[in-house]
Amino acid sequence: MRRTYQLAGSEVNALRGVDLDLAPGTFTALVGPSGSGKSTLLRLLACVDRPDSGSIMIDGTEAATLSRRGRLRLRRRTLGFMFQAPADNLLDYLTVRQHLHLAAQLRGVPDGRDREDELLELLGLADRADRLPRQLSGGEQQRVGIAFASFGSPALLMADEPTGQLDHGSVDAVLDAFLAMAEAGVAVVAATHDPAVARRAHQTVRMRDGVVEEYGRG
Ligand SMILES: Nc1ncnc2c1ncn2[C@@H]1O[C@H](COP(=O)(O)OP(=O)(O)OP(=O)(O)O)[C@@H](O)[C@H]1O
Repeated sequence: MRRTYQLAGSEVNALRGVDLDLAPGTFTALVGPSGSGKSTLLRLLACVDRPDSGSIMIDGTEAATLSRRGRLRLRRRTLGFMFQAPADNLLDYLTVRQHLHLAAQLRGVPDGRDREDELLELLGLADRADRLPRQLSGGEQQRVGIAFASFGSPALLMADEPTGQLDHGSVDAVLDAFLAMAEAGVAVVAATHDPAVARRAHQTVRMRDGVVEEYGRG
């Protein structure tokens, strides 16, 4: 896929022909220098932007040519997205469990205590279900972000610098959570400058100047 931005009369070739396969059950680290196109690529995968040309197949649906409404539906049903700051992924007045109720509502899937408990257990949050975000550590908040983005099993979970604001111990717990989601069959991709993320990913995709420079195995 290709994506060019128009800026003050000139063109910025943010993506110059990227070909990428994010398989179910795989945790991919998207790495590369600042400005190499990682966030642009995530925005296309998240269906908040469209490529100028190319194809984006998500769970059997061609997303590149969908209408705004179609992309919104696809986003709700099959995609999860996480931002760098834990607080940006959560609502400060909802408990952990209430976040899962909201996720179920937004995604149009049934909630239910068993499904919630299973996911919270998987992410190491079983005894945090009734807490508000401010009663959690940064790493715990980020794992609630993963739970919120993952409830109802999206095909693809995306994260932009998910460990950028976490201390060492929390980073490991968040990476455990990504690997657990991958094991449950989700394709997980995280854009990152953090070598700890790349070390534990199944696959590393290194970008430079809007192209994939190298694929690596984690
Ligand atoms: N809205 C925009 N308008 C014009 N140029 C843009 C826009 N967004 C990004 N760019 C440019 O596109 C290129 C790719 O940017 P992108 O944000 O995708 O890189 P990145 O790899 O995510 O960088 P970082 O690691 O710093 O987040 C850069 O040259 C950037 O300046």
